[in-house]
Amino acid sequence: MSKRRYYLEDRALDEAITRFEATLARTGGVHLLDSETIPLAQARGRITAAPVWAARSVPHYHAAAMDGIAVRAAATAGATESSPLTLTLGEQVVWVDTGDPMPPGTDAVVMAENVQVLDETTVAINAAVVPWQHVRPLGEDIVATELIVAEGVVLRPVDLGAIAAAGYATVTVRRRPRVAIIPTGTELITPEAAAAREAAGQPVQPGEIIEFNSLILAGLVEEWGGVPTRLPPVPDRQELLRAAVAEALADHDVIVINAGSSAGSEDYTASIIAEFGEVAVHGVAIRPGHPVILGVAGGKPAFGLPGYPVSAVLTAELFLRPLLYRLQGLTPTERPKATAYISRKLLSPMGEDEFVRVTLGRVDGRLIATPLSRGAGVVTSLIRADAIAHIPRFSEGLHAGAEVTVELLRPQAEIESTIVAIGSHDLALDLLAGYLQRTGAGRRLSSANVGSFGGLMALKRRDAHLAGVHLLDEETGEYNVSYVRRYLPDEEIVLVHLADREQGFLVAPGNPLGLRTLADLTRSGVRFVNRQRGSGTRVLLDYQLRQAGIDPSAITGYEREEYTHMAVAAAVQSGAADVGLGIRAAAQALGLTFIPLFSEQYDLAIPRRHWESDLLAPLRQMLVEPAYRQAVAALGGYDVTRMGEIVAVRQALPH
Ligand SMILES: Nc1nc2c(c(=O)[nH]1)N[C@H]1C(S)=C(S)[C@@H](COP(=O)(O)OP(=O)(O)OC[C@H]3O[C@@H](n4cnc5c(N)ncnc54)[C@H](O)[C@@H]3O)O[C@H]1N2
Ligand code: MOO
Repeated sequence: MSKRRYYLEDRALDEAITRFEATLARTGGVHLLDSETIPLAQARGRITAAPVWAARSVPHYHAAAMDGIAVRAAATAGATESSPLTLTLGEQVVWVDTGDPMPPGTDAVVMAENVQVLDETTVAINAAVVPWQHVRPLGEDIVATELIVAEGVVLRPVDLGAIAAAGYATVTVRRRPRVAIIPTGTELITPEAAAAREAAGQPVQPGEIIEFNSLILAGLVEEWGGVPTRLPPVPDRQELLRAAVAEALADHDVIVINAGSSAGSEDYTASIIAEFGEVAVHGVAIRPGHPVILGVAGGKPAFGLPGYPVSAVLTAELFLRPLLYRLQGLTPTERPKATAYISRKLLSPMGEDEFVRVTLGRVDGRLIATPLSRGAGVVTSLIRADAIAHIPRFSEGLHAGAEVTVELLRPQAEIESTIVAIGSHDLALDLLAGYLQRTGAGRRLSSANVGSFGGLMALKRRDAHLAGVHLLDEETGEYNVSYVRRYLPDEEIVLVHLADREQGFLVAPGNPLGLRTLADLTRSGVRFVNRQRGSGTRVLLDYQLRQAGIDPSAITGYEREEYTHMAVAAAVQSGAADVGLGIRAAAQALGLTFIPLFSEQYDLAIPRRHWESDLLAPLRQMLVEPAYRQAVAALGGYDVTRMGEIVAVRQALPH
């Protein structure tokens, strides 16, 4: 057994592809798959392996195209409404129904509407017809020998119908590539095993991971025309991985090993591929997806996709998708592209092609792209993404407002009807998104969480339609109004009240440390977790600390900042901190105890031109709907009695 050790390379994307292709060509790893003949009813979406020539004509006889009487056109000359013509039923004047063969000697049909029955044998017609009028001549649709569909066509429902009409019950299509997906990792447990364990009261332990990448990869393979096989997760043992690959090679066209691609002590993917063939590339200058492996095993294309889900998806799209298309004789279609403006600064490492998930929305005519989490393990960033922004190699990134080309993951129309919320996050906003969907008005709410100040700045840059804000004026005790005046002096802003929310301590269940007041935060041994500067919760905390005469430096953990209520709750739940300030809903979501301390006002700041726009009409409606109001109240910790009230309309200051 070879003990070769592979070190990660850093090949440019295009070079990696060239190298992989050269290896495939040399080892014969890519050839058009063979064909199979299948019933038409099973052939939708399959790809024709040969042209289909019509075996028969359609219609295969001259057919009446209307209900009426078949006639010789010449015999109807002169018939009009004012001077009808009497005809005697016989061999050349015959009643026919739509689709009937035309009787010999007839060449046109007078529609029943223009025929009056006089008696058993005579009719009067009040319209003349010309030859072939209301007749479908033989071969009108299809002439025998004509081409119905070419080779390499993805069969649509209409294609299947036409092929049947042209005389076939089956069609010869390309065999679908069979793709083995082999998840590896001792830590992996199947979703089914995890569910069974949770049900039996044996929860998934730290270090154990629910195996879900294979579900994603299998779905993608299906979308790309392949037939996936999800093998059970293989523990990190070289001989087990070897056995799994050997088994998979027996009846698959492509091998995909997922994880074990990087430099860890138990990363065997590259060495196993090398054992069965060769590794063409191990390490591409892309992010995410850097440790991807491209090679050949048993004469078949073999991939080692990185374990992190986003990396796995991205590398599958970059390398596996084109290969599956080639095996089927297809050219991959490109996703539609658009030009957008990035809403925040985005640093990107020089020397790597980076692919950043973004949300999109059109604000004041400009398409605004807001970057989502860049973590390779954050699979939800792929759920929320509207597009992928490609930051090319040799670029250090983008400054806020820079133009960027994005590849769309959703239809443009959906993006155009997106309401963009940037600001302080609140669960009530997440709920609002769902309620907006339900109206059927086709509005989406995309919300990015950058804190209340960040939201006002986004409005200033015209990057959002609305901002969730809860900023306390420390002098007046009033919420939001003075901040809007100060930070958006040139905008006419409508402040709409969403809810009053309780703010309080999030602590471990039962409040074991007995924390009740802000002063308790300074007790020794109490570890606090803070919110980021610029967040409304932070402003509230600082204000209340000052009121109470408490020095922040006396609080352990004051410098530790999280960006969301849920992140604070998670820090407390995990035991990384004892207490944080946040909303009740976050405590409830993670089963923590909530100690209410303050009430704060959460409003939506909306430039008047957006507030009054068509786009926001369903949102205006929703804020006065009892259903939404009740749903927010049910979250707990919200007072919704003033929901939808206009708190203030800030006029733009005169210039
Ligand atoms: N010293 C280095 N460490 C790492 C490097 C490196 O270059 N040097 N690269 C990092 C990058 S970038 C990536 S991407 C990952 C790729 O690692 P592996 O392909 O070896 O994957 P694992 O470490 O086994 O897993 C990573 C992560 O993903 C989870 N995972 C794996 N498979 C699945 C699955 N089927 N379903 C769900 N989740 C899965 C796994 O549990 C880990 O949490 O390596 C970095 N490290
Ligand atoms: O290259 Mo890795 O895929 O970024 O996390």
